[in-house]
Amino acid sequence: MGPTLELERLSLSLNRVEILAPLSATLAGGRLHAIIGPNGAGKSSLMKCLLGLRPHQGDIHRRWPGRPDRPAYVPQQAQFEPSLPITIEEFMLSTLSRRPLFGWERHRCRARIRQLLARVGLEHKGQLRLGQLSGGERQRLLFAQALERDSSLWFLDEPMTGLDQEGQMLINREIARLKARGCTLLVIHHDMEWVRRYADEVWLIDGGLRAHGRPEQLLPADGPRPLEACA
Ligand SMILES: Nc1ncnc2c1ncn2[C@@H]1O[C@H](COP(=O)(O)OP(=O)(O)OP(=O)(O)O)[C@@H](O)[C@H]1O
Repeated sequence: MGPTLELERLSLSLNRVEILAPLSATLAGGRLHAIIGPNGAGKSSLMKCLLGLRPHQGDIHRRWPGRPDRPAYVPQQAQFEPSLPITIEEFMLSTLSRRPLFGWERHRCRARIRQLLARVGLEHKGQLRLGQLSGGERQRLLFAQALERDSSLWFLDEPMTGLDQEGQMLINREIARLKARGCTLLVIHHDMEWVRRYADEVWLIDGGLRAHGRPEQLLPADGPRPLEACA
Protein backbone atom coordinates (compact mmCIF):
# COMPACT_ATOMS: atom_id res chain seq x y z
CA MET A 1 0.00 0.00 0.00
CA GLY A 2 1.25 3.49 -0.87
CA PRO A 3 1.89 6.30 1.60
CA THR A 4 -0.43 9.11 2.68
CA LEU A 5 0.84 12.67 2.23
CA GLU A 6 -0.64 15.47 4.31
CA LEU A 7 0.00 18.95 2.97
CA GLU A 8 -0.20 21.66 5.59
CA ARG A 9 -0.38 25.21 4.30
CA LEU A 10 1.92 24.34 1.40
CA SER A 11 2.64 27.37 -0.77
CA LEU A 12 5.11 28.38 -3.46
CA SER A 13 6.50 31.70 -4.62
CA LEU A 14 9.10 32.07 -7.35
CA ASN A 15 10.89 35.39 -7.92
CA ARG A 16 8.39 36.98 -5.51
CA VAL A 17 5.48 35.80 -7.68
CA GLU A 18 2.96 33.68 -5.81
CA ILE A 19 2.49 30.50 -7.83
CA LEU A 20 0.50 28.58 -5.22
CA ALA A 21 -1.45 30.15 -2.36
CA PRO A 22 -1.30 28.15 0.91
CA LEU A 23 -3.15 24.88 0.54
CA SER A 24 -3.93 22.07 2.95
CA ALA A 25 -5.08 18.71 1.67
CA THR A 26 -4.45 14.99 1.97
CA LEU A 27 -3.13 12.68 -0.69
CA ALA A 28 -4.75 9.49 0.54
CA GLY A 29 -2.75 6.25 0.50
CA GLY A 30 -3.63 3.79 -2.25
CA ARG A 31 -5.76 6.22 -4.26
CA LEU A 32 -5.42 7.90 -7.63
CA HIS A 33 -5.64 11.69 -7.42
CA ALA A 34 -6.03 13.65 -10.64
CA ILE A 35 -4.80 17.24 -10.73
CA ILE A 36 -6.68 19.38 -13.22
CA GLY A 37 -6.59 23.09 -14.05
CA PRO A 38 -5.71 25.53 -16.82
CA ASN A 39 -2.25 26.06 -18.33
CA GLY A 40 0.04 27.92 -15.95
CA ALA A 41 -2.19 27.09 -12.95
CA GLY A 42 0.66 25.65 -10.89
CA LYS A 43 -0.03 21.91 -11.34
CA SER A 44 3.51 20.85 -12.28
CA SER A 45 4.88 23.22 -9.65
CA LEU A 46 2.78 21.52 -6.97
CA MET A 47 4.03 18.12 -8.10
CA LYS A 48 7.63 19.35 -7.97
CA CYS A 49 7.07 20.68 -4.43
CA LEU A 50 5.90 17.21 -3.37
CA LEU A 51 8.99 15.70 -4.99
CA GLY A 52 11.29 18.13 -3.20
CA LEU A 53 12.26 19.83 -6.47
CA ARG A 54 10.84 23.28 -5.55
CA PRO A 55 11.60 25.39 -2.46
CA HIS A 56 8.07 25.54 -1.03
CA GLN A 57 6.77 26.88 2.27
CA GLY A 58 4.57 24.86 4.63
CA ASP A 59 4.85 21.20 5.56
CA ILE A 60 4.45 17.83 3.93
CA HIS A 61 3.86 14.95 6.36
CA ARG A 62 4.48 11.52 4.83
CA ARG A 63 3.05 8.40 6.43
CA TRP A 64 4.34 5.14 4.98
CA PRO A 65 2.56 1.92 5.94
CA GLY A 66 5.80 -0.02 5.31
CA ARG A 67 9.36 0.89 4.48
CA PRO A 68 9.61 4.24 2.65
CA ASP A 69 10.73 4.01 -0.98
CA ARG A 70 11.77 6.61 -3.55
CA PRO A 71 8.86 8.00 -5.57
CA ALA A 72 8.51 7.24 -9.27
CA TYR A 73 8.24 10.40 -11.39
CA VAL A 74 7.32 10.80 -15.03
CA PRO A 75 8.00 14.45 -15.94
CA GLN A 76 5.99 16.39 -18.49
CA GLN A 77 8.65 16.46 -21.18
CA ALA A 78 11.52 14.14 -21.84
CA GLN A 79 14.68 16.15 -22.26
CA PHE A 80 17.48 14.09 -23.73
CA GLU A 81 20.56 15.55 -25.33
CA PRO A 82 20.05 14.31 -28.91
CA SER A 83 23.78 13.85 -29.54
CA LEU A 84 24.28 11.53 -26.53
CA PRO A 85 25.87 8.41 -28.00
CA ILE A 86 24.05 5.91 -25.76
CA THR A 87 21.40 3.38 -26.67
CA ILE A 88 18.04 2.92 -24.98
CA GLU A 89 19.30 -0.27 -23.30
CA GLU A 90 22.43 1.46 -22.02
CA PHE A 91 20.30 4.35 -20.74
CA MET A 92 18.06 1.91 -18.87
CA LEU A 93 21.12 0.03 -17.56
CA SER A 94 22.46 3.27 -16.12
CA THR A 95 19.18 3.81 -14.25
CA LEU A 96 19.29 0.25 -12.88
CA SER A 97 22.83 0.50 -11.58
CA ARG A 98 25.20 3.37 -10.91
CA ARG A 99 28.25 1.16 -11.36
CA PRO A 100 29.29 -0.73 -14.50
CA LEU A 101 27.87 -4.25 -14.63
CA PHE A 102 29.59 -7.36 -15.99
CA GLY A 103 28.92 -11.03 -16.56
CA TRP A 104 25.74 -12.59 -15.22
CA GLU A 105 24.72 -9.35 -13.45
CA ARG A 106 24.71 -7.47 -16.75
CA HIS A 107 22.86 -10.34 -18.40
CA ARG A 108 20.19 -10.34 -15.65
CA CYS A 109 19.74 -6.56 -15.90
CA ARG A 110 19.42 -6.70 -19.67
CA ALA A 111 16.65 -9.28 -19.34
CA ARG A 112 14.84 -7.02 -16.85
CA ILE A 113 15.26 -4.04 -19.19
CA ARG A 114 13.77 -5.98 -22.11
CA GLN A 115 10.78 -6.81 -19.92
CA LEU A 116 10.31 -3.16 -18.93
CA LEU A 117 10.65 -1.95 -22.53
CA ALA A 118 8.11 -4.55 -23.68
CA ARG A 119 5.58 -3.23 -21.14
CA VAL A 120 5.63 0.14 -22.92
CA GLY A 121 5.91 -1.28 -26.45
CA LEU A 122 9.60 -0.43 -26.97
CA GLU A 123 10.92 -3.99 -27.11
CA HIS A 124 12.37 -3.52 -30.61
CA LYS A 125 13.99 -0.13 -29.88
CA GLY A 126 16.63 -1.12 -27.32
CA GLN A 127 19.54 -0.62 -29.73
CA LEU A 128 18.44 2.84 -30.94
CA ARG A 129 20.21 5.91 -29.61
CA LEU A 130 18.26 8.24 -27.30
CA GLY A 131 18.22 11.00 -29.90
CA GLN A 132 16.60 8.68 -32.44
CA LEU A 133 13.39 8.25 -30.45
CA SER A 134 10.21 10.06 -31.47
CA GLY A 135 8.36 12.24 -28.93
CA GLY A 136 5.85 9.50 -28.06
CA GLU A 137 8.63 6.91 -27.76
CA ARG A 138 10.54 9.20 -25.39
CA GLN A 139 7.40 9.43 -23.26
CA ARG A 140 7.14 5.63 -23.21
CA LEU A 141 10.80 5.36 -22.22
CA LEU A 142 10.28 7.72 -19.29
CA PHE A 143 7.46 5.51 -18.11
CA ALA A 144 9.63 2.37 -18.42
CA GLN A 145 12.33 4.12 -16.41
CA ALA A 146 9.81 4.98 -13.67
CA LEU A 147 8.48 1.39 -13.64
CA GLU A 148 11.98 0.22 -12.82
CA ARG A 149 11.69 1.90 -9.41
CA ASP A 150 8.85 -0.37 -8.39
CA SER A 151 7.69 2.42 -6.10
CA SER A 152 4.44 2.65 -4.14
CA LEU A 153 4.24 6.43 -4.72
CA TRP A 154 3.80 7.75 -8.27
CA PHE A 155 3.86 11.24 -9.75
CA LEU A 156 2.78 11.45 -13.40
CA ASP A 157 2.82 14.81 -15.17
CA GLU A 158 0.60 14.50 -18.27
CA PRO A 159 1.75 10.94 -18.97
CA MET A 160 -0.23 10.61 -22.22
CA THR A 161 1.46 13.54 -23.98
CA GLY A 162 2.25 12.59 -27.57
CA LEU A 163 1.12 8.98 -27.17
CA ASP A 164 -0.80 7.18 -29.91
CA GLN A 165 -3.76 4.94 -29.07
CA GLU A 166 -1.62 1.86 -28.47
CA GLY A 167 0.72 3.86 -26.21
CA GLN A 168 -2.22 5.21 -24.21
CA MET A 169 -3.64 1.74 -23.85
CA LEU A 170 -0.30 0.37 -22.56
CA ILE A 171 0.15 3.20 -20.07
CA ASN A 172 -3.46 2.93 -18.89
CA ARG A 173 -2.89 -0.77 -18.31
CA GLU A 174 0.18 -0.02 -16.18
CA ILE A 175 -1.68 2.66 -14.22
CA ALA A 176 -4.52 0.20 -13.58
CA ARG A 177 -1.93 -2.34 -12.30
CA LEU A 178 -0.41 0.26 -9.98
CA LYS A 179 -3.86 1.10 -8.64
CA ALA A 180 -4.64 -2.57 -8.10
CA ARG A 181 -1.35 -2.90 -6.16
CA GLY A 182 -2.48 -0.11 -3.82
CA CYS A 183 0.02 2.52 -4.98
CA THR A 184 -0.64 6.18 -4.21
CA LEU A 185 -0.82 8.10 -7.50
CA LEU A 186 -0.91 11.79 -8.39
CA VAL A 187 -1.62 12.36 -12.08
CA ILE A 188 -1.83 15.69 -13.92
CA HIS A 189 -4.27 15.31 -16.80
CA HIS A 190 -6.17 17.55 -19.21
CA ASP A 191 -8.56 14.85 -20.47
CA MET A 192 -11.68 15.01 -18.30
CA GLU A 193 -13.01 11.71 -19.68
CA TRP A 194 -9.85 10.00 -18.45
CA VAL A 195 -10.17 11.73 -15.07
CA ARG A 196 -13.81 10.63 -14.69
CA ARG A 197 -12.86 7.09 -15.56
CA TYR A 198 -9.69 6.55 -13.52
CA ALA A 199 -9.49 9.10 -10.68
CA ASP A 200 -10.68 8.42 -7.14
CA GLU A 201 -10.22 12.06 -6.17
CA VAL A 202 -9.82 15.28 -8.20
CA TRP A 203 -7.92 18.39 -7.18
CA LEU A 204 -8.68 21.55 -9.14
CA ILE A 205 -5.59 23.76 -9.07
CA ASP A 206 -5.50 27.39 -10.19
CA GLY A 207 -2.96 29.41 -8.22
CA GLY A 208 -3.88 27.22 -5.22
CA LEU A 209 -6.39 24.49 -4.47
CA ARG A 210 -9.72 25.77 -5.81
CA ALA A 211 -11.80 22.64 -5.20
CA HIS A 212 -11.43 18.94 -4.53
CA GLY A 213 -13.73 15.97 -4.41
CA ARG A 214 -14.79 12.82 -6.18
CA PRO A 215 -14.94 13.02 -10.00
CA GLU A 216 -18.74 12.69 -10.06
CA GLN A 217 -19.03 15.68 -7.68
CA LEU A 218 -16.52 17.91 -9.43
CA LEU A 219 -17.01 16.79 -13.03
CA PRO A 220 -20.65 15.84 -13.60
CA ALA A 221 -21.02 14.74 -17.23
CA ASP A 222 -23.54 17.44 -18.15
CA GLY A 223 -22.62 20.05 -15.51
CA PRO A 224 -20.64 23.31 -15.81
CA ARG A 225 -16.90 23.17 -16.48
CA PRO A 226 -14.99 22.74 -13.19
CA LEU A 227 -13.63 26.29 -12.97
CA GLU A 228 -17.09 27.78 -13.70
CA ALA A 229 -18.60 25.53 -11.04
CA CYS A 230 -16.46 27.02 -8.29
CA ALA A 231 -16.39 30.64 -9.56
N1 LIG B 1 11.05 30.90 -11.96
C1 LIG B 1 9.79 31.35 -12.14
N2 LIG B 1 9.47 32.62 -11.76
C2 LIG B 1 8.21 33.08 -11.89
N3 LIG B 1 7.20 32.35 -12.37
C3 LIG B 1 7.47 31.09 -12.75
C4 LIG B 1 8.77 30.53 -12.65
N4 LIG B 1 8.71 29.25 -13.08
C5 LIG B 1 7.41 29.02 -13.44
N5 LIG B 1 6.67 30.12 -13.25
C6 LIG B 1 5.23 30.27 -13.51
O1 LIG B 1 4.54 29.39 -12.66
C7 LIG B 1 3.25 29.14 -13.22
C8 LIG B 1 2.88 27.70 -13.00
O2 LIG B 1 3.64 26.86 -13.85
P1 LIG B 1 3.37 25.30 -13.93
O3 LIG B 1 4.36 24.70 -14.85
O4 LIG B 1 3.28 24.76 -12.55
O5 LIG B 1 1.90 25.29 -14.59
P2 LIG B 1 0.97 24.08 -15.03
O6 LIG B 1 -0.32 24.24 -14.31
O7 LIG B 1 1.69 22.80 -14.84
O8 LIG B 1 0.75 24.40 -16.58
P3 LIG B 1 0.56 23.49 -17.89
O9 LIG B 1 -0.83 22.93 -17.85
O10 LIG B 1 0.71 24.48 -18.99
O11 LIG B 1 1.64 22.45 -17.89
C9 LIG B 1 3.33 29.56 -14.69
O12 LIG B 1 2.53 30.70 -14.91
C10 LIG B 1 4.79 29.85 -14.91
O13 LIG B 1 4.98 30.90 -15.82
